[in-house]
Amino acid sequence: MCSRYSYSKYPNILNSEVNSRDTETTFDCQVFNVVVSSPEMAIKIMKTQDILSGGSETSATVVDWAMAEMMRNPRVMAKAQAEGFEIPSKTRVMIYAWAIGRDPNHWPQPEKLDPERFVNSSVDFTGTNFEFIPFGAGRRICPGLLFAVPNVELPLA
Ligand code: HEM
Repeated sequence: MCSRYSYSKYPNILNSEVNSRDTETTFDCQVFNVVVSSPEMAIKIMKTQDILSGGSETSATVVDWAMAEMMRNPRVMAKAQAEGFEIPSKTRVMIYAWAIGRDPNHWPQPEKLDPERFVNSSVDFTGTNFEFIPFGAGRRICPGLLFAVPNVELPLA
């Protein structure tokens, strides 16, 4: 939605409780996404900064909570809109899944064929890890996923 943004604008959230290795801002606005290591931290940031926070293991839940809070608290939504991030009705929003899957902030050496990057990683392609969404995510996720995966897996094996 919003462009990538540096933490420098929000130095107060760069504290020891936020693991810098895991941090990433993606929304250039007061309502933006911060990847943090725990739901507790996400909630803490959300409360103090009026921002939307999520994490690689916490995204689904925390983003839901944050969205609920935005709907409950119009001031947060108004702030985002005042900063120019209102998305007018009927706007076509394209999610650039190819680029997301090659974002060097999430994928070291993104162009390298490196299956081991998934060893001990909780990231998979079923639409719950938004850094990797080859089948999309959410309501319009590819319904052929369960058919497609074995049909790739078997020939590959
Ligand atoms: C490796 C194989 C496949 C990949 C990578 C893939 C990927 C995708 C992606 C990215 C979307 C868009 C999801 C979104 O809008 O969020 C999609 C939608 C869709 N896919 Fe697949 N797909 C694959 C195989 C299949 C197969 C085998 C079928 C059917 C047997 C299928 C049926 C569909 C349908 C019907 C939609 C539209 C869903 C909707 O708009 O509600 N796909 N797929």
